[in-house]
Amino acid sequence: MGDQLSAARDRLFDAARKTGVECELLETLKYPQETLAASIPVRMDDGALKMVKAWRCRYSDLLGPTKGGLRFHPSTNADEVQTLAFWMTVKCALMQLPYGGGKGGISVDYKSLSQSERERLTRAFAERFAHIFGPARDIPAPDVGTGPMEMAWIADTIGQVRHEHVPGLITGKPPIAGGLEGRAPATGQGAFLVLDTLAEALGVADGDKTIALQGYGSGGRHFARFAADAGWKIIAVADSGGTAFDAEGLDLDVLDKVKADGGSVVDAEGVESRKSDAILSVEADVLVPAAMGGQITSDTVGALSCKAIVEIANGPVLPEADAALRDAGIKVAPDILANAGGVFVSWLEWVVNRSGVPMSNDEVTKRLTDRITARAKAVAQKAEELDSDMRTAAYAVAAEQLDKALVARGAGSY
Ligand SMILES: NC(=O)c1ccc[n+]([C@@H]2O[C@H](COP(=O)([O-])OP(=O)(O)OC[C@H]3O[C@@H](n4cnc5c(N)ncnc54)[C@H](O)[C@@H]3O)[C@@H](O)[C@H]2O)c1
Repeated sequence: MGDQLSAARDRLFDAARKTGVECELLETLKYPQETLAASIPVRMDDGALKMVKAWRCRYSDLLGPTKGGLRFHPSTNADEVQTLAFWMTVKCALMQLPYGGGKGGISVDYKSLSQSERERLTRAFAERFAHIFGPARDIPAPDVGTGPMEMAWIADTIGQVRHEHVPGLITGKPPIAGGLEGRAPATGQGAFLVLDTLAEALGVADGDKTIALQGYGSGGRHFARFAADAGWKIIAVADSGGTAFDAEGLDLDVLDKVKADGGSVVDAEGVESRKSDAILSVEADVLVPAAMGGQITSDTVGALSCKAIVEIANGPVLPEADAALRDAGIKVAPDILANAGGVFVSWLEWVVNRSGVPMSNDEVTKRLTDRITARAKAVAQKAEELDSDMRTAAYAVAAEQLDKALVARGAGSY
């Protein structure tokens, strides 16, 4: 078992013990249910053959078919994929979705590939894992490096393999291919709703309403828009090229244009440019990590200058930093709650695909708002009950849900 997974698991186990769930649950979730590893050949544009490593982990299907994204990134490895699949298990339980947790990934510098290399690689990945994916078994979605285009290629490839149209086997598709308009903004929208609902508990209801945002991809970009529309000031945004800063608030239209042209946020006119990791020490009410995991460690926590953290990224705070954050009085809205808008709307997409009954965008927004607001309040209430931080409370609520499923279903043959 990798270090990252075992640290993630300990966080759940500590919280579960506080809330008194059956110890059989902890035994059941000790290891991933199954992880498939493959090496995939890709033909590059210059004719060369390249092998890449890929994984798909189905961590637990206690609550239903496994659900979770696909990450195409050079640092992806088996430990990371299994940890992300574990977090999906906990997140789906917290959100009261009928899903278990899964995750997949390819270790590849996907950004550096041409469009046709990307398509060949994604389709080869889909063929290799086609026997696992299915609407009642394992349902992938986008994560870092992937988006609607990759989801459509995967649905199309598996449709060809199976000689049937099965849109419910993957979510985050473009609307024309069976997706929902509301899926693309859902993660950022959900994170904003969590901030809005928990502002008081996070200690930022009466501040200057300033935000520093790390990562301006599909999660971060939409979050920034919802927050700015509600009167928050986005004073700093970082991407892998650097940090753009403006104390008066950044112009999101300008940032969007620069990103659409393939540039970095620091290329935007009139912004003060800083190094990429400078984002962590920007003085702001709320820091929103929306890039990669492991950004806030026991070494970097001292440099933070925020009152609260809203985690759009998965695992941006290492467990070793939890105590230091508590001591510094920095409250955290944890990833399994703050970034759960995406998987919630993925569930709506799956419901629409499987039932054949359409759903309006207004209905999607209403359902997302109702569910994530209710789950955020449940976490805040549990934090009061346990006298704990919100991460512990969120894990405790999820553990109770998983425990109910285990008691109802039984642990299997023994
Ligand atoms: N997309 C979703 O629906 C979704 C759902 C739940 C969780 N998440 C999590 O949110 C995070 C971001 O996912 P995404 O889908 O927005 O990815 P993305 O690939 O669309 O965007 C990632 C962004 O992070 C930036 N970045 C990368 N390294 C950086 C660094 N060192 N410093 C600053 N910026 C950096 C990139 O430049 C890019 O702007 C991931 O942790 C992912 O697991 C995403």
